[in-house]
Amino acid sequence: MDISSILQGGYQHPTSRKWQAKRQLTKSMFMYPLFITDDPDASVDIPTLPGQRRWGVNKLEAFLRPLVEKGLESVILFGVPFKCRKDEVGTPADDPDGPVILAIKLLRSLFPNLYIACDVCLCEYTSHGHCGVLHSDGTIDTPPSVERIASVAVSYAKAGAHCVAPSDMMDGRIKGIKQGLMDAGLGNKCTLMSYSAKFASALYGPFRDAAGSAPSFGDRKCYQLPPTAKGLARRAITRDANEGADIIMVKPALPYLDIIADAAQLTPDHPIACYQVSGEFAMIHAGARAGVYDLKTMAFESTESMVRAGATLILSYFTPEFLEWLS
Ligand SMILES: NCc1[nH]cc(CCC(=O)O)c1CC(=O)O
Ligand SMILES: [Zn+2]
Ligand SMILES: [Zn+2]
Repeated sequence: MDISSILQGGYQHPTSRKWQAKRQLTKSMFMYPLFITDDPDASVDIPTLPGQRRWGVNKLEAFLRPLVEKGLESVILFGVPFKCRKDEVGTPADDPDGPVILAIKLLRSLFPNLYIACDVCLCEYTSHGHCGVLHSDGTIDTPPSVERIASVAVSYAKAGAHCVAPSDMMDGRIKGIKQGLMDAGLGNKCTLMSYSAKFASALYGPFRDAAGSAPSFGDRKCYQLPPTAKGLARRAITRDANEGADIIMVKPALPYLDIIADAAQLTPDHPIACYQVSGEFAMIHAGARAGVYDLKTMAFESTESMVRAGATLILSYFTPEFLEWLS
């Protein structure tokens, strides 16, 4: 055989196989999504998300302490209100006694080194379940949406969030939030992570169950990106970087590896995050249960692929497992 045909000499040993990676998975790459509900003593199983629960603030310390000891460095909080009165503009989103703001304050005091991000959106708090404020005909009204989302983000930052992460996909919200943070004197104290390329995906189903955030009519196709829209995704990434995003996110992750690679190329000087969403996690579990593959092997293959595509940060429900697996 010709010398130029031989590749296998380079990866015969587990150690030389590792050297084939440009970058390896590390514990600090994982950000753990947490659902915080408004019953302070809740610990409620979420049937479509294996192993995940809705937590009341009183349960957070016992759940998180062992994870922090294993190396958990960051979490992202999602509010799951049941008791509040939802309205047209999502008033409960920044209720000072609401679960997100209480959890931010509590986690800041319990775990001084834990990085606390907050998802910012209105859909969990609006009566119609959409991510913005609507015109009377049910279409998105962009200026008041941006204004409301920016004020929610500023409330979370004031409560002590290290990072605010708007997932609403309203045009101009990155600029609006950055300006709001600057006006509040927090512009250089709080990271702005943009869900820049968020696609209208079938993979959010378990999340919408968990968070009670399914729209009451219509869908999100006028503000989340069409799955085919590589060009729009690239434009959104560039726009959000120009508007002041500190981190660019792609969501979902595995079906959109090309967009992660595009983000890494378009904004090479920003951290690139990707969200292995609820449906991806549920799908990996379902496949393992069906005997298609081994769960751990597939969890590694999926997230290593994200890193290979260019991700520096992965939001994943597998975070607790990876803290074990990477120990
Ligand atoms: N704006 C809400 C939001 N923030 C994060 C997710 C999805 C996360 C997941 O599926 O794990 C969603 C769902 C949606 O847009 O319907
Ligand atoms: Zn939303
Ligand atoms: Zn209008």
